[in-house]
Amino acid sequence: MTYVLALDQGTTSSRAILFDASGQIVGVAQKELQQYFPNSGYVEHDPRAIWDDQVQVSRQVLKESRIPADSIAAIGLTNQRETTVLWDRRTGEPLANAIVWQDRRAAAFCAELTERGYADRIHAATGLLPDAYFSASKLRWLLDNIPNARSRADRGELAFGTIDSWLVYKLTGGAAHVTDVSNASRTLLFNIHTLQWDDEMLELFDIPRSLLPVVCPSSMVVGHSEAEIFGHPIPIGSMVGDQQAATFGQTCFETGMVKNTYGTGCFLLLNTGDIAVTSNNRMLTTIGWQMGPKSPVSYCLEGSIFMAGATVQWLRDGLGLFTRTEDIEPLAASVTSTDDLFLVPALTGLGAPYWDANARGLMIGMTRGTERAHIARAALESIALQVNDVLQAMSADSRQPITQLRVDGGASRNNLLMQMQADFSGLPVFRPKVTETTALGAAYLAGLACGVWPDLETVSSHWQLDRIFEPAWSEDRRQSHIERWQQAVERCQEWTTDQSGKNIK
Ligand SMILES: Nc1ncnc2c1ncn2[C@@H]1O[C@H](COP(=O)(O)OP(=O)(O)O)[C@@H](O)[C@H]1O
Ligand SMILES: O=P(O)(O)OC[C@H](O)CO
Repeated sequence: MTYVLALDQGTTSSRAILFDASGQIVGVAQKELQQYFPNSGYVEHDPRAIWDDQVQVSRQVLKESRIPADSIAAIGLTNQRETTVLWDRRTGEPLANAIVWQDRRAAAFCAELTERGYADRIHAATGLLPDAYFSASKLRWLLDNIPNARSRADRGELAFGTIDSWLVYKLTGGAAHVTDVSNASRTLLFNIHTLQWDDEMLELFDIPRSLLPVVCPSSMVVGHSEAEIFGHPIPIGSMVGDQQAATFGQTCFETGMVKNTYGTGCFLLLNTGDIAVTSNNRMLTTIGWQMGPKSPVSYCLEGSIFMAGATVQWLRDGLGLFTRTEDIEPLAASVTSTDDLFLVPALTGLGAPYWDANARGLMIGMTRGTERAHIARAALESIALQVNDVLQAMSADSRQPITQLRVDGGASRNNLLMQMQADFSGLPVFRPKVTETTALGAAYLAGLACGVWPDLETVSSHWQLDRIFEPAWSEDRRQSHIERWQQAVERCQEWTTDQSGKNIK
């Protein structure tokens, strides 16, 4: 038998998932990742822990599945995107904690770029907006704040990478300093049309070229894991950002197909084929994947929402509203409506389509009758309503109508949330049997590079439906609920005035 080992390094956990040649899961191992919040608006990870955890779970899944490393045809690597690591090329030691995608510390600099009139040029070259979400301003912050980092970078001693680069560097014992087009397209430094690092962007963010990894296709052998890690060298057949991987794992290969992943955040991607569609509605244009050095890239429109499953975690850990994540579903279902209560989870500002770094969380409509259950229900509704905002904006950009939504990610297990999504959007929601589509997409891309699967048709035939959630609300009910939500969203916007995210009170 042939297997593919997917390494899925997410925001909240590191996973290793073993797939067989029919795309079925053979084994899973997972470890929670410690989050660090050293300052208001800061979110950090320890890159050493990311590496150690990823090796540990990979070894564990091989051991528990009793699959020897020489039966693994390929490693497929997928990762939380934008999160920025700076390390010493010689020792392989990081200079600081990784700055996570959710971190807002560079918001002031990004706002300044907008004020100086750079937003259109940035969007034209990179498909992105000048926002602290992306890697460039995080890297600039590291270079400016770690003693001697700039001079060391100028001497070529340092390497920058997103988590894919960092893990491949470690897996190959420092032999490969690479990234793929999908991850590069999230840095704000990569020109998505020429497929090169962009000189103007490097200058704007003051980033020396010597720091940058070599950009590769998403599906290609970029190196082999060192023999001592798994007892046998394994080809690394793919690197791909996790949201693009999920789009691939959902087999959204045709133009016009859409998926939404419900994880820490929500990420809705629409395949636009080989055309980089420019959004008029504040969606991002991003690279989906590239199948090989001679293949064209596939582009996507993306709507990124910062707080989705993280809202549920906040209710659980921050407010202590319930004990286990899955408790939210029965609690929310114990009432039939929120009684006009809305929660806007702008805890780290708002992403698409609002892009307001100064928005902050809001709960409105509380009465003496408001109970825990109403808050839990409003939290689930907030996830589906944010996704609906993105769907509406994306429909306006799309050349063809969006007719269905494929879903995945941890929170897609929540049936109530999926029914809300169908009701609020008026679209049928399709949930596949395998919701680990991020890992599956990375496995497919690696397996396609290493001969496990011959072509996209074979891979497409693996997709199996678990359940369809049909919309049940009338158009009037849907529209008035959305209007009420949008009133709540308006009220939470521009709440802080300090773009850096510091608490000004
Ligand atoms: N039954 C559920 N209902 C609502 N949210 C859930 C449920 N199960 C998991 N989640 C949320 O999904 C997220 C985990 O999903 P996952 O896809 O593993 O995320 P990530 O890849 O971002 O780490 C967490 O934020 C968690 O709160
Ligand atoms: O780790 P996830 O699944 O929440 O995904 C994070 C995204 O890649 C951030 O852009």
